[in-house]
Amino acid sequence: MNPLVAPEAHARPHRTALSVNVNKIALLRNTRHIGIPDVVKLSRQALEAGAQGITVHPRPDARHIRTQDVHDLHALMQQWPEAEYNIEGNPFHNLMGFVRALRPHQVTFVPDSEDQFTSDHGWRFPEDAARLQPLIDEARALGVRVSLFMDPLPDQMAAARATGAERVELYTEAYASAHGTPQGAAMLARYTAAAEAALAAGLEINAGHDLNRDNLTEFLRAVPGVLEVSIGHALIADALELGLTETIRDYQRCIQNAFARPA
Ligand SMILES: CC(=O)[C@@H](O)[C@H](O)COP(=O)(O)O
Ligand SMILES: NCC(=O)COP(=O)(O)O
Repeated sequence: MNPLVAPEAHARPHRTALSVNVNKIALLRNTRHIGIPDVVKLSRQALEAGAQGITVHPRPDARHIRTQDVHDLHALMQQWPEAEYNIEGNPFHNLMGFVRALRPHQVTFVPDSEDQFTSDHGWRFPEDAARLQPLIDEARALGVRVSLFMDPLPDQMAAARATGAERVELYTEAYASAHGTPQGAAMLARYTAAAEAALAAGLEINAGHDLNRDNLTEFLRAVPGVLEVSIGHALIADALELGLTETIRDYQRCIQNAFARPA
């Protein structure tokens, strides 16, 4: 255990907030022009079900979340003062326009390329510090919390904090893919060490990417101080699976009704 980290951080005085990433709802919606599934309606449903936040990652190619979605979800979030709106993206592409226009609770800076398949790495320090600095300053001056997407590298955390960012989001793909393998425990220990270094540097901690119902509990038990997990891909896939049986029954009812004798 890192001696610079207060034991309370391991005592888990908080409960981690679940921010639902709705990118994949928009991805499905975008394959037709009839507005279903409805991103705002399902985000409201997620909040009503107990999610504490909504996350979007409006990529420059608008393959899933579009500009209008970001604005519509901002309007929805005004009705949920206890929930947080987290907008992710590259501040050197399209992200800062949303920050300036909407001032969400949190913005997560992610170093993706314009056509990135999905996020696959965090920022690097000292290399990225100078160019990030003015954008972090600007977002914070607008009252927006800044979180930096980071690989689980303990020696990067002090430099991340030196930029003025309040949080880091630990990129959890490496944990998720090692989970359940012989390398799983060692990989998890890297996240624990990174979180301890972040806490020692005065950073708060988020985590996300490929978290799911199989790997989430173990992660949160081992990694101290995680205030928010953002989960999208697996959660939306689970929602399809868990909702499929009832949906099939409902369609069968519709078919049955067509053949029922009128009363
Ligand atoms: C920043 C991050 O962790 C990503 O998980 C991202 O938000 C997901 O993006 P896609 O839904 O486009 O894969
Ligand atoms: N920041 C990570 C996120 O929002 C969702 O990632 P994933 O669960 O879709 O992999």
